Amino acid sequence: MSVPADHPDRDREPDSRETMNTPEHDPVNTTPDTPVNPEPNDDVNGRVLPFTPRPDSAATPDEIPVQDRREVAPSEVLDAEIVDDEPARPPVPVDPPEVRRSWWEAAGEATARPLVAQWLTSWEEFRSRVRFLVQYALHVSAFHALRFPLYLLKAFLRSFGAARRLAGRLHAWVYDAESKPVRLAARDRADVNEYMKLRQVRNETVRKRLLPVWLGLLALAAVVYVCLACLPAFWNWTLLIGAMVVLGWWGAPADKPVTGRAVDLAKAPKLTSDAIVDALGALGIGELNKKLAKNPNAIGFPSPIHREGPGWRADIDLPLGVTAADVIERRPKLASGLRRQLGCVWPEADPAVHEGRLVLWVGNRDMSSAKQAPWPLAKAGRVDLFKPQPFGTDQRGRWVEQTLMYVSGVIGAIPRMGKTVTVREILLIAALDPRSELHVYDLKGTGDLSPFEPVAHRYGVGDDADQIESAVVAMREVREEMRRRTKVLRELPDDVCPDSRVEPHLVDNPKLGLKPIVIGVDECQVWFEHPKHGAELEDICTDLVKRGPATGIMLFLATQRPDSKSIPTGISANASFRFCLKVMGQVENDMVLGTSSYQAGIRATTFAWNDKGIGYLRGEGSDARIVRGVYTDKPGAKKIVARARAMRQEVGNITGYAAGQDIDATLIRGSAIEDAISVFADGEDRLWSDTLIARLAEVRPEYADYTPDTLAAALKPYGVTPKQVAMTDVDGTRRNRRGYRLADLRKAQTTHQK
Ligand SMILES: Nc1ncnc2c1ncn2[C@@H]1O[C@H](COP(=O)(O)OP(=O)(O)OP(=O)(O)O)[C@@H](O)[C@H]1O
Repeated sequence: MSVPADHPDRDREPDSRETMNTPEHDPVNTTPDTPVNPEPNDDVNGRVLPFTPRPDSAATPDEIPVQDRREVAPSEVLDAEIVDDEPARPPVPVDPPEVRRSWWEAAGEATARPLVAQWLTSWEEFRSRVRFLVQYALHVSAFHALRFPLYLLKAFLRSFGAARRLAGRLHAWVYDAESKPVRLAARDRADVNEYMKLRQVRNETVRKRLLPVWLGLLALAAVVYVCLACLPAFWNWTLLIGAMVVLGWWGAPADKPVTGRAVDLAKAPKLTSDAIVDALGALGIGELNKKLAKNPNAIGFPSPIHREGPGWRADIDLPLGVTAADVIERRPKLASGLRRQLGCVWPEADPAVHEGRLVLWVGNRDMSSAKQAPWPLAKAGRVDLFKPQPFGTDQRGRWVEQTLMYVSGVIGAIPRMGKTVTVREILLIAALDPRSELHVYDLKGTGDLSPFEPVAHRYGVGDDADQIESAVVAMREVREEMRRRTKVLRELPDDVCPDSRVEPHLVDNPKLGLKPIVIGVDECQVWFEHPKHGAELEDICTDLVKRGPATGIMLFLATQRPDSKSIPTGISANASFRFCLKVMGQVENDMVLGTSSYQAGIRATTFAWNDKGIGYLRGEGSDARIVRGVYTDKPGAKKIVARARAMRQEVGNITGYAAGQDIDATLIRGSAIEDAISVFADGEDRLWSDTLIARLAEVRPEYADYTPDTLAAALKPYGVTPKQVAMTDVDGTRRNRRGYRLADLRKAQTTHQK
């Protein structure tokens, strides 16, 4: 950079405060004494500026760059001048001096490890361990007891071989077979002295060893003699066979034991830091590989890899610039790098620490095939919806609890991953609280939710017009009920209802009518995409998702197409319970789990096809967790519902559909006579039946299947019948055909209303 010769500042002495942070000046990291180009080229306007290495590449402390603090106005920057011979300034370190933290400070930030082992503090884990040990002991005992006679026979038959091997070993010991190769080597070298010395030692050894063997044989002979002389033949045979069995048992070769193996242990290899670094290096993350190439220790392990539940846990600090999400999205590659099944490898982010912290849990067994502990509610128990209930198990097999009160939820996944099973589970939990009211909608129509018929207040199955209409009427009722409840809550004194929401003591007051209402809708997109009632249902559901939970109305929607049409944004944005099983893309993922979840590394796209029932669960205010829901088949669900019905009968809470009082779907329709009158255009006083049906079908699709006869049947209850009416055809011909006069219809309507 040059400064024009006529510039007023051309010859001005530089201010020492002006020398930093501009490319025109000594740049940061510059010491004028060490130019890279020792012969400055004066032909160019300016000088090549010397520089020192970056701080991290400095060889000595003197090379550490210096930097002046200063404020440079933009005008000053433009007018600045390059100065070569600036007097040396005292260096100012850029990096702050290292502060040694006291022991006290370091300890203050440390995380205390649990005093008692985790399996001792978790009743569930303790029980599962004890259960395992008992089951293991019983199985091993039964296995060997069953085969014991076979073992005896095997040992007896093997005793001959064992005796031969024992004799061979004894012989080798007595005659010092061990030293034979040395003696032979001395002989081959013709080293007479050495050979004679070795022979002498060997002969002495043999002499010493023969004595106890002879004595032992004599003792054995004496025992045999005494037995033959004193014991009856039966006992002699028994002792002989027993001795042979013992010999055959203990003398069996190590690779061919007499007993079989009661369990096949699939020993999971230990997770090591080397294996993790290798696996991470094989993921193809450019930034990570670059850092690893420079520094093999670029991946940090802030705490030792340790066992956690049935697997290993490693806390990993990824190199700078690499996020946990980068690794999570490559889960299959990571599993390959670790040489484990996909279902064993569970990388998770820990944003509470920082974006580069990865928590890797590697299970001994594939999560989808590992046996899940029995659901505590399956056999017994009563639910209080206000309290957390076991919803599923995490990778370590521990129960994850979820409170269903005050939440509304969405469940999303591609087909066949476990949505219906999840809705069924939620409804089962709700059914076991006898105070609750269940509204069950199986819009897939396969009867997956039919076990709830005995307890459901409202039950709908399939997407027939009748079913949808009933649902609309029922949902309108629910919205009205929500409005009533808001008024009830509003009018309650503050000390009775301090949080303006339904509390357990308010539910227990039957006068208030505030029992929890749980609505489960499987394949909810059928509702929202309905050409006629979709908008209304969406409106009601959005209102319920937003205002329902506080009034004790909880709506759970499941869909296999989590897009804005299937789960309108008003619903997905306000749901506080989210369970996302496998989905195919970021949009669906974020639709169910909330905006930016994918970016934060919460990716249900990484689940495998056989991860049935496994999903990310995001409960109210909690971080997303990987959870495997509870699978209850239809017969199992029926048994639980039978229990629930018994409890409900006790408290007198069998209502609606379960009590045989179904919804009146005709409430939604205008009567046939009203519809027929409404399709007459201004000035028309008669219509043929065909024309009337065509117009009715435009207004309501259910009239599309009508024929003149069905229309006549529909209007008959109003006392009106078709007549021959004369009208002009489209081709101008006057014809007489079956039809209705407007005056007749109006008269029939008036008579009917009276
Ligand atoms: N928690 C679970 N544990 C084990 N297996 C499960 C679990 N949940 C679901 N499955 C298995 O997945 C299968 C499919 O489940 P489900 O019918 O709930 O899927 P879906 O997503 O509702 O399918 P669709 O989209 O066809 O309705 C079940 O039959 C069951 O075998």
